[in-house]
Amino acid sequence: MLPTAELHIHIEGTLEPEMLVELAARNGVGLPTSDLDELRAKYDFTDLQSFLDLYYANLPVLRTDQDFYDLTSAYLARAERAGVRRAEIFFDPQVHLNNDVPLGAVFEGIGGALRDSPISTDLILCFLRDLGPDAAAETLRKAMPYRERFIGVGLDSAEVGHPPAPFAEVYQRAAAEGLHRVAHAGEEGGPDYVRDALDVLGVERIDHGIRAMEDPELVARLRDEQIPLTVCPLSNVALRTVDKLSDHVLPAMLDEGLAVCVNSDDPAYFGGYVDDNFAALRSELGITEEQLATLARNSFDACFVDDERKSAWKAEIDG
Ligand SMILES: Nc1ncnc2[nH]cnc12
Ligand SMILES: [Zn+2]
Repeated sequence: MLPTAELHIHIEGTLEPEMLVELAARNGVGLPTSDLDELRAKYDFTDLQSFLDLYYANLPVLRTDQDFYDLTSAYLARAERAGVRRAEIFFDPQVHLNNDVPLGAVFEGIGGALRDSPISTDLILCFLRDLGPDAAAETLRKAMPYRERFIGVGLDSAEVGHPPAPFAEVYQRAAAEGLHRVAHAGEEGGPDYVRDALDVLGVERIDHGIRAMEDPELVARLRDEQIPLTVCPLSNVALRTVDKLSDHVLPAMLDEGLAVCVNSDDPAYFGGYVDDNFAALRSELGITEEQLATLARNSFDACFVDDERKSAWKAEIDG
């Protein structure tokens, strides 16, 4: 099993239908159906928004520390089997606050599972871009009592129509707090979203970034500056950003010398965890063992950890 870091994983996107039904029953939350086949039949998306509608509709089942603990433990157990050595995990506090779940329950539950796992982990707090910059600033303010529990901020949810620039101030505030900065950009939005995430938000990594490939000047910059891009191949197919995996730009990104790595995004919804993404790249895109090793090395290089730890993980790839 190829060792890797997973740097683009939404913990809420690891909610498998079985756990959805279990948590709904535990908490007395109604679901449209408890039939697993009927639930799975809904996991057929036309675009990012059609996925987000279901993702948000399912999240009211998460209510207590224990729920967040169980969700996170299940992901970490699966990630361990997938060869994940390091996970930098996104979470969406605004969803839970809007569902009347206190932030303390979110941090306690997720944090407890992280402590109990052998995988090296940290948390990245994501702002929902469609709720706007004022709500993001308010969320960061509410999270400050838990400042030691997370290492960075990200930007997710509906991309098109919600560009990065209005979030400049909240990203500046995050930087002043010593937080790392990443953002989803170039998933459905065009190259301008990627450029603004770099120039206006000062992000250190781009989540997705596949549409940057439409702009040769931007590609040259991403290569020259070796900006990490956390690409999620099965997600892009599930959300129809690409028609089929064999059309994916990942091989072209590798050929361009970009710092790409492979991630699962929302594995419960998109048909697989990070090892499933690697397997699909091998079988459907003809990605070679050498390219897979490059992707794994890139994932460790892109981690928010010291060089010594990166080197130790990278040594495992060839060993
Ligand atoms: N792929 C994705 N893009 C944007 N927001 C998300 N939230 C969870 N998954 C996401
Ligand atoms: Zn994502």
